[in-house]
Amino acid sequence: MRLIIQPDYQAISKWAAGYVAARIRKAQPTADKPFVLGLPTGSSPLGMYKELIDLNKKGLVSFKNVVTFNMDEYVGLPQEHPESYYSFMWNNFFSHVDVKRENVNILNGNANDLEEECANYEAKITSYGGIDLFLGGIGPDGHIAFNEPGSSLSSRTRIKTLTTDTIIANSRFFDNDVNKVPKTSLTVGVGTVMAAKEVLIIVNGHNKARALYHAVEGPITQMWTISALQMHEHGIIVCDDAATFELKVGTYRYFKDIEAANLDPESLLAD
Ligand SMILES: N[C@@H]1[C@@H](O)[C@H](O)[C@@H](COP(=O)(O)O)O[C@@H]1O
Repeated sequence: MRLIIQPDYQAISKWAAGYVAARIRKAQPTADKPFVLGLPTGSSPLGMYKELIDLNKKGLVSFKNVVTFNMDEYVGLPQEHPESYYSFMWNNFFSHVDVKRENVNILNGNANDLEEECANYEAKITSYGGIDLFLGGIGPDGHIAFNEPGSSLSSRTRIKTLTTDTIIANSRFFDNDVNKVPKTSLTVGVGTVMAAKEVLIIVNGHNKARALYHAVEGPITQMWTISALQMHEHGIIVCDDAATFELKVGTYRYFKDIEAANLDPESLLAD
């Protein structure tokens, strides 16, 4: 695993956006051989989306031949609801870049047959030869997508019940009313994310420090589903200083040292 430690949120957003843009550029995607990108919602990736929009407007990256698969969606929330992940993605990213509508894939939490919806989603990912780069954030309890503690580390796209902790955390988007937060979701599995060729996770803020500790220094366990990243061949976490507070000083210094030459986002787009 690589751990890229940046001073603050703006720096991690720039670094993550630079990494994504560099990956897409290097792949030289075409309509027949698109780049396949897995995408998250949440506040963690918001800054990166802003930076990617900026890079797109400057002509430094194009999403014309990029196919996207979102991680998760609430069950039963109308698509047009401002807090649906569908709305989040169109409002914060897709509407501002040159992605093609038909290349955007988001789980439909209002499908008649939710199990079939999940199976079709996995099949569609497979039909593209898998995900090239899966981006993600994590919850304070270390969950990835909606894979709450106890989720199988080889799980695939399915229906998941949200924990009370996550419902409380997400109630900030629903007038601070836990009763308005959907209780179930559709989510890609930990196994779906880990099957991607590369995984890049954004972690920021003090409230994620415990989760980052479990991701980097803890054992691999279903109780901190992000810890599965330790088994990935190409897993990267980009975090800010605030999120490192539970890491050992030695761990912090080690990653600062070995990544010293790779911290500048400008250099990612140099070629
Ligand atoms: N399903 C999402 C996750 O994909 C996200 O990583 C997490 C953290 O969100 P935030 O980035 O807002 O802290 O929230 C939700 O539970």
